[in-house]
Amino acid sequence: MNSPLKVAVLGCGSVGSQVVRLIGEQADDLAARVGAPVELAGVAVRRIDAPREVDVPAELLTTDAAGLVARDDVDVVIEVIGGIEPARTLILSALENGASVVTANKALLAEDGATLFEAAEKAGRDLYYEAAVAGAIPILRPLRESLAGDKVTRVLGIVNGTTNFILDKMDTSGAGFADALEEAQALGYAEADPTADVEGFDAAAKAAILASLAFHTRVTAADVHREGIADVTAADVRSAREMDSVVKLLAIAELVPAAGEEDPGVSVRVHPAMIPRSHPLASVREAYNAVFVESEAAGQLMFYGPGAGGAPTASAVLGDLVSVARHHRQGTRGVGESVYADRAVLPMGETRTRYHVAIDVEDRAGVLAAVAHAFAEHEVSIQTVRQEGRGNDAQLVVVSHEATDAALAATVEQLRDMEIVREVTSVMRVEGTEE
Ligand SMILES: NC(=O)C1=CN([C@@H]2O[C@H](COP(=O)(O)OP(=O)(O)OC[C@H]3O[C@@H](n4cnc5c(N)ncnc54)[C@H](OP(=O)(O)O)[C@@H]3O)[C@@H](O)[C@H]2O)C=CC1
Ligand SMILES: N[C@@H](CC=O)C(=O)O
Repeated sequence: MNSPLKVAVLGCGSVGSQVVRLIGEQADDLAARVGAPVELAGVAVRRIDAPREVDVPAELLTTDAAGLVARDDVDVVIEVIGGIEPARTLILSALENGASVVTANKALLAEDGATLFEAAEKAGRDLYYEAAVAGAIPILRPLRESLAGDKVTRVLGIVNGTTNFILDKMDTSGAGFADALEEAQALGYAEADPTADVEGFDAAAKAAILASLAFHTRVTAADVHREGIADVTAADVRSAREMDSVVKLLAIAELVPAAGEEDPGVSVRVHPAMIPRSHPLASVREAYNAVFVESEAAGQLMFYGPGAGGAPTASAVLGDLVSVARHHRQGTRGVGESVYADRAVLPMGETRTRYHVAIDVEDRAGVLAAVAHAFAEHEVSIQTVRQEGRGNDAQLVVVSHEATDAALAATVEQLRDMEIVREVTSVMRVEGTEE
């Protein structure tokens, strides 16, 4: 047998503890697959005495992550600390020291992936990160390798388990946002501070990573239009149900024509949207994730599975570990990033979307014509309009055809100022086929 391959694990929380467990439990299989025993060199944490979900031999635990990464005998570094610093410095120093790196850190990759990929290239080492998007679901390798000969035109996904759980609860039990969030926290899906999930930061980071790989360009989290789900009301969810639709937090990345450019640009956005119940993404329940990919030759592909949690995420980390360990042993590198296009990012206002708008109106003659006029003034055409209720309960529900997001938003502003409009009760983008 070849000499052991030494692995340093940085972080031993939800994901790190499961990585350490699997490295121990699957030692024989890992050795057979890699062609050498895979051994822990050390496990870096912040608090040495904190309770752990896994038994780590005391001599392996350290609070000196920088010292562990600098050791000559470390072949692979697994970074599962999260956040920007010290994770970035630790990854850069691991690569400089000749180690290959596996990380699940979407926040760092979406903020400063370019620096990390450059360092990996310069060092001639691997930097793998399958776990950074959609947990256990293999989606980055298919985009980078299996679809490398095709032209991906659109990626549409549910990439945040916590928000999908909350929206699913609101749909199935009629719960309000706050109650559904409390349940997600009680079940351990949402963190004590759920801001990154609920406000869409987590999904935006994943959208940037997906768009970069799918369209061979650099998209950072700052390029992604982001809206979270904190403002989604029980009325929005009810409205969706009445249209035989569901509300989902979607990450959407697509190639779009770029003004004055021959090459297409990209639109990358995260926002809640209504999708028809017949759409494959509508059946993604609880904390599951799914990513729908459209490409020119393959057509439509869907990737589905657990998108969060220690063990599912550790499964993706271990898959990367086996790949980089094999390359490390052979002195080779795997398939790296293929970034050759410099694509313009379309502002959200210029992106073409559709709106569903529910409006409480005065019950009098001419209301429908006045509302239709407001849409027409902004050159937005109406696909369907439905009048419901009478007297004080009179309501119009309008679904638009595609228009720029700026025109749709301006229409809603105008509706809010109209005398005959008592209240705009629900505004939601609509995704899925336009009938
Ligand atoms: N949880 C999930 O479902 C998923 C997580 N990820 C990503 O995986 C990564 C890890 O997430 P998760 O396991 O949930 O995070 P946790 O907060 O559960 O764990 C973080 C770990 O990092 C350690 N740590 C923090 N700061 C330092 C430091 N300066 N030096 C050494 N160790 C440190 C902590 O130590 P201590 O225990 O002593 O406090 C802890 O063990 C993140 O990038 C996250 O985005 C990706 C997909 C899914
Ligand atoms: N908080 C994230 C965890 C995985 O990335 C989620 O809920 O999806």
